[in-house]
Order: sequence, then C-alpha cells, then structure tokens
Amino acid sequence: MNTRPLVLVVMDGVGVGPGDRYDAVATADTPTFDRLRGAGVYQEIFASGTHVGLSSDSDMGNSEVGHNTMGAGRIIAQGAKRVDDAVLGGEIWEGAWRDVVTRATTGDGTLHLIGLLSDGNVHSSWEHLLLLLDHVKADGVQRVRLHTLFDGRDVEDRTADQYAERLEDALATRTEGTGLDWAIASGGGRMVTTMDRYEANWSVVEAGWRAHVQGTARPFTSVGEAIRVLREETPGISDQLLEAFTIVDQEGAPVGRVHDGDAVVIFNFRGDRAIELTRAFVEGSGFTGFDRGTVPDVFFAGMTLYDGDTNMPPVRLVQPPTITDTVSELIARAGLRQLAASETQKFGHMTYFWNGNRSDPFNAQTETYIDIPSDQIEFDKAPQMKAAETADYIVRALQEGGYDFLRSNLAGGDMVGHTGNFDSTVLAVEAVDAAVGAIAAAVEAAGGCLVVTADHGNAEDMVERDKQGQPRASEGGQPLWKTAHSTNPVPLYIVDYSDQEWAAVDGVDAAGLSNLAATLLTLLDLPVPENYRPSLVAVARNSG
Ligand SMILES: O=C(O)[C@@H](CO)OP(=O)(O)O
Ligand SMILES: [Mn+2]
Ligand SMILES: [Mn+2]
Repeated sequence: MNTRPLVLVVMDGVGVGPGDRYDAVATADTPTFDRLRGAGVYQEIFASGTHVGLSSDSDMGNSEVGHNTMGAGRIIAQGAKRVDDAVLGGEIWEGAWRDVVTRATTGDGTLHLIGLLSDGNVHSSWEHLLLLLDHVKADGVQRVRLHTLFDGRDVEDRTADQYAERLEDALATRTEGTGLDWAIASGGGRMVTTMDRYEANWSVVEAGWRAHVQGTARPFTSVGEAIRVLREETPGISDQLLEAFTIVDQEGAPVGRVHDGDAVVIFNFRGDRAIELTRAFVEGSGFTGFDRGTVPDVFFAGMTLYDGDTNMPPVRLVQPPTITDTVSELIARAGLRQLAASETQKFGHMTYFWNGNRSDPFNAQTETYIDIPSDQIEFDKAPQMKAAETADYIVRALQEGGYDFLRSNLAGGDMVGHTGNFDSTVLAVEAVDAAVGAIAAAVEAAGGCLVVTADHGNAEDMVERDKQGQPRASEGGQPLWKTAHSTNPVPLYIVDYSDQEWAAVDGVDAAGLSNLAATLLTLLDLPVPENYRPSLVAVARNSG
C-alpha cells in the first residue's frame, strides 16, 4: 500500500500574467494559490514556442503541445513543426498528395479542402493553406471547393470576414483568366461546426456534415453574405459560434457538396478536433456518431495522423512524430498504479496527448481513466465547469488509496478564457482554485506530494494588445477581449506533505514543461532516462 501518492493537477490555460485588470487570474480570489505559494516550491516555467517544440518563440502554447511535452519529458518537434518542415521543405508533395491529385483530376472529380481559416498555428496554418492552393494549381486540379471553419479562438475574434476575404483573394489571384473552377462551398464557426472533440457533442460534426458534404445547411449565396446576416441576427456573436452554412447558386443548389469520386483533404494538423469528421468519412457501417445518410465514396486524406491507436486517417499527407518512453509508460513499467481524471473537454489531453498521442493505457491492470461528462453549453454560462466534480474524484481516490500517481486537468481557465468573457473567466479561475484547494487537503491527509502547473496561458491575459503591449479597445471604447492562448509562462507549485526530503535544483536552463516528467519521476523515486530534460528537484534521502 502506497503511503506517498503523487498528485499532478494541470490547470488548463492558467498562466502567469501581467497582474493588471485584464488578468483574470490575478483578479480572481485565489486563497489556495496564495497558500501553496508559501508552502513549497514556486517557479514560473516556459510553456510556449520552441520550449514546447513549436517553430518559433512567437507561437503561443496550446494543449496538444503542452501535454505532449509534459508527458514526454523532452522537447519534441511537434505536429505543427513537422508539417511546417514538410510543407516548406517540399516533402509533403511526394507522398499521398500524388494520390489526392490523381483522384481529383480523374473523371469529373472535385478536390474538397476542409479546415480552420486561421493564423493561430494551433490546429491549422494559413501558410499551409496557401501553399496547398499553389500546388493544387501547379498540379492542374480543375475543380476545388473550400469548406471554411471560422476561428475567433486562436486569432482575434470577429475577424472571420477578413479571413473570408483573404481566402477569396487567394482563390481569385490563382484562378483569374485560367478557367479553373475554384470556390468556397460551405463554412461555419468552429465550436458549432465540425470541430467537436473527444465526442463531447457529435451534433457539431453533424452540422458540419450537412454543410460541407450534403449541402443542406442554411443556404447563403456567398460567404460574405453568410457572415453579414449571421452577425446581424446576433450582434456581437463570436466567430466561433457562427452557424453552419452552405453556399448555393441562383437556383438554390449547393455549389460544392461532396460526390462519389471526389477527393477530400482536411488541412488541420491537430488531431483532437479533426478526428470526428475524419471518422465520419472513413468508418464503415459501425459508425454511430450521427446518421450520415449516404456516405460518398471519396479518397480521403488528413494533413497528418489524428489518432495513432486507430491509425486514423489511414491516408495522411505528413507522418507524425513518434513519441515513446513517455513518463506514464515508464511509471507503468515500474508497476506503479496510475489514475487520470478529466472532464470530457480535456479528457484526451490527460490521456492521448499526455501519452505521446496514444489513447489506450500502457497497462490496463494498473491504469484507470475517468472521463467526467462536460456540459454541452457555452462555457461562460457555467464557468465552474466540472472543477468540483473532478476534484471529488481525486479526493475520493486519495481517501480510498490504491494509486501512486494521480493526474487531472481542470478545464475552466482555458475553456472560459476562450469565450472572451472576463467576469466568467474570473469565476472559472476561482472554481479552479477551490478544486485545487480540495485536492491539496486530501493530498495532505494522505501524506502525499502535490504538483500543480498549467499547459499554457490564456485566462491571465484577456485583452488584445498592440505591439507595445497596450490594451486595445473596440470602436465603442470597450476593451477588445482576447479569446486566444498566450505565450506567457505558467506557474509550477510543488508542495510535499510526505516525509521525503528533497530540494529544488537551482539554475536549470530554461526550465519549462519539458522538465516536469523528470521532476515527477524523481518525486516518485524512479530513475530518470538520460534523454529526458532534467528534474527541477533532487531527492536528498528517501524515507518513505
Ligand atoms: O480549444 C482548442 O482546440 C484549443 C484552441 O484552439 O485550445 P486547447 O489547446 O487548450 O485545447
Ligand atoms: Mn490547454
Ligand atoms: Mn485552449
């Protein structure tokens, strides 16, 4: 019976901010954070850019790269960077891309490109899309249809019209005078169209299926008209929530539904929000997500691998990084027992991403995964989300004993931060603080060790800023609320209630999320592999 459980809490999207009135973490009443800060080690660590395997230090962090890096204990070139390298280096055009082009140029085939219109580099990249279009042209694809998802979550909100115009320009400059037939065929805001994740709400994917595939979503004659009318109907609506639509011609017929013989490419590179639509295209009659009607017989390719366990999609343009020997694999091999608990919105973060893009436990006998159903509403309406319920699970598991390493994710700082609603985000952070407080009390009662950190920033900086860092205002003089993640560092608290003796290691170079795995192994008294980044603590003597 283990008497010294180690507990990790990842507070999604709770970074260390400027401390001003746009910092929802500093504004929130957080007695737990204040108490923990004085009770053990407190440090700020890197969680963005090259510190988490992205191409540049101006790239904000995100959950995929954050959890991958924490779990891997190393800085690994991430999907985003790998796709960047493959696209910029040209390798991408030599593999499955050739088959896409063959299908799209055979008979009356159409090439459909589906993805997020964004400069966010979280799920997709604008540069990748432009280079795709260049190659589509060079390869002579006559008929192309774009299915565009609006972001407002990784880029400034209420910019969907600008992205749509940029895309229309990009299409026009490539097709003018050529006779090529390229057009935007459907779209919608990413949170209500297509980009659900972890099966939280399949109706989101169904709405996308109607828009992109069946051509039966709400009809508009242009993307500009769609955005204008939807905004008029709901003033102030976030781009993320724009209703799914289909572009129709003068007769009301969809300009680009998907037919047998077409080729379909999803150009998003991140798996969590691309896998469900992928499955809808690829899976046979066993598919239960929603009623697809007749499934068109298409050649389907994803930008990269979206799920390693199920090998989805079977055809992808770029191979993903292989991440092995992640911290939970090592802990499983050592025979220790592990629990992972999270609400649905972040479930795969603490399992799939944490484990190096692998959904299944390494050892089903010693690992338990708990998925607490998330609410199906906009998260600023219930900003506490499932923080208390998640804490309850951990608390009960600690009281009952039986696990050596327990990890959980508290989603509110991030998910509510993405709504741009400052007051709700403050409430979300307060709920996270309370949940950490409940977990801390249980860790103390169990004589264990508590580690609290975050995967990237979000809630700590809720306003768009100019290049000098000054807050920007909307036309009406209101703060221009920011919905995206940040490049800020994140906090790391280590509070030990056991009798284990250890000390913080000073002067670790560029301490970041990649140092967490070695730190956890050290606290568990397990060896740290040589290729891991170093631990932030050193154990003096074990008395457990
Ligand atoms: O919601 C998401 O998909 C991303 C933002 O695009 O957030 P996170 O990386 O925290 O999951
Ligand atoms: Mn996150
Ligand atoms: Mn997020």
